[in-house]
Amino acid sequence: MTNPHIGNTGVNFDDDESRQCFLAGLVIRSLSITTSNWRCVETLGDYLAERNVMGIYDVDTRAITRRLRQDGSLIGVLSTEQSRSDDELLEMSRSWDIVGIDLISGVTCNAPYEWVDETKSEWDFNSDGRDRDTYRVIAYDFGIKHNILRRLASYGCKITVVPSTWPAAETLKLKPDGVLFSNGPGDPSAVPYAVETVKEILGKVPVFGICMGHQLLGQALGGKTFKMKFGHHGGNHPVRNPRNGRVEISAQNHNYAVDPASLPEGVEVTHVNLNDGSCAGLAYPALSIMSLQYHPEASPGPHDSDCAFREFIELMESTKQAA
Ligand SMILES: NC(=O)CC[C@H](N)C(=O)O
Repeated sequence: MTNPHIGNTGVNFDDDESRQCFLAGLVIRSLSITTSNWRCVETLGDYLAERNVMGIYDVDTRAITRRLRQDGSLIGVLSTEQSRSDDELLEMSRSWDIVGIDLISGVTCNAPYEWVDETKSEWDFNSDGRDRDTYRVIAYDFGIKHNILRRLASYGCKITVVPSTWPAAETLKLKPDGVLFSNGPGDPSAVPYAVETVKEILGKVPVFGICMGHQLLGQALGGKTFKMKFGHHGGNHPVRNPRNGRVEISAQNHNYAVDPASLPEGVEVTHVNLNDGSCAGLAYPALSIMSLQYHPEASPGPHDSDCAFREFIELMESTKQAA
């Protein structure tokens, strides 16, 4: 965390975004000695300890940030074994790499399930279609955030979540109105089976890709993804939609990006990250495809991009009408 003061709001389980905390470790400057929030049910320290997640505080995170700003992303090691020498720790960091590793298989669900929204309606700031179940959506879980499912349900979707290896043919058999490819950790080039699934679904039903889902769509369309010098992490990334000039402040969390120059003709770049000009969204209207590199579901983050879910609904609706 680059913010120096962490833990003052504590933790509440309504904000859980996954069935489990998949964090490998947390590094912070200063751990708040007290929590102060009306929703807080547990301190950050207890939350991590109960889940056996390593956390370390009193670290000069500013120094780390400045180093990363100069050199780009680097591998780090967290260890409780004080007997290890600096050379050993360096060796450990060199023997690990995020590129080429399938991190999705460790976080996807084991079997399909129906999404049942247990979030209280007070957290649903826009519930146009809640309880209507107008659109049947299959959501591929590459590490899906629950708020994507909450937002789709809010707009009237009945959702079945399926594991990352779920065959495209099984999905198409269910005759969904749309398919969502979720966010997920790691290198999109390390999961060719997922790209194959996306390829088999493209053009058959409207699809929406978010983050990892966007990168897999980019590859399925014939494009290339690459690892960025600096990943985008945080709740304040400006993106511009060149089609209408609108700027959204968005929540982002990714280390890879689609190279727009590698995409075939007909694919439009619908969003551009204003910090570094990278590709933040794609559309291929001929095949009813839309995707975003960032998180329209926020959680946490600003709600500027919630309209993307409405756009997906409109894509499904117009395809239904045309059928
Ligand atoms: N949030 C995500 O889906 C991350 C996307 C991808 N795994 C990346 O790191 O770039």
